[in-house]
Amino acid sequence: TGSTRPQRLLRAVQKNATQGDPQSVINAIDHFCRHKEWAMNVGDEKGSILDSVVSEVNPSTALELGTYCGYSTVRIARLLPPGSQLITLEFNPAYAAVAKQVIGWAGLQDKVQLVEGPSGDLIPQMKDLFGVQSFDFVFLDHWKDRYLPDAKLLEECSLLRKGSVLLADNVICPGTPEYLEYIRNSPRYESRYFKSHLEYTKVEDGLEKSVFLG
Ligand SMILES: Cn1ncc2cc([C@H](O)c3cccc(CNC(=O)c4cc(-c5ccc(F)cc5)cc(O)c4O)c3)ccc21
Ligand SMILES: [Mg+2]
Repeated sequence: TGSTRPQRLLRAVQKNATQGDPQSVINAIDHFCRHKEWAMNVGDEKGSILDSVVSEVNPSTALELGTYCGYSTVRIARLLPPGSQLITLEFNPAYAAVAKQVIGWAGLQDKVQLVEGPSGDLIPQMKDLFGVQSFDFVFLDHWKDRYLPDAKLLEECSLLRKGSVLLADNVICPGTPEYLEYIRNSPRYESRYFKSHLEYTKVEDGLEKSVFLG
């Protein structure tokens, strides 16, 4: 009964990052994934694009679908203004356990609500559970076949407002064809593709940024 990759990633954070220093946590994970074991974090190259979109939106309320080990959670939360909140949904308890500790090591636990469960069940409960009116920013990085149904669910639950920004990871690799087809052809969104590479590789991938027009 050896350790899992997320557990080894957490150990690398605890060994190489400084508590309360989010950038050192980000650097420790990127170093681990580049030199020790690849893992499906958004990574440094796409992460810089994520940073620029989060900084531009400057969200009061943000949602992340797919926490995994908390790498993008830390990237987003470290940029949030005081008093703002990031809600991140993770259905896998083992991933959630690691993510909680990574987020804690970065000292960002007060800005983050990590909720365990599947997005399809939790999104309709966001208003009741957290008093959320709408999300200013949504980062999609969970199962690629859930991007489209969950985007529609956010619309149906009135959790998007005029100007809400959806940012989707992996629209090329592994790919999210149905989501791209919908969001690029919907009159209710203005979309733009940010060409990049699959984390820690030379394979093409990218992020799709879509502004909800109301
Ligand atoms: C419903 N619901 N609600 C919450 C929630 C949370 C989860 C988990 O966080 C989870 C578990 C497993 C897989 C994912 C999706 N991520 C990926 O599959 C991915 C793959 C690759 C890649 C690329 C090339 C390869 F060769 C192999 C993997 C690169 C990437 O950046 C990825 O994000 C997410 C799942 C469903 C959930
Ligand atoms: Mg991803």
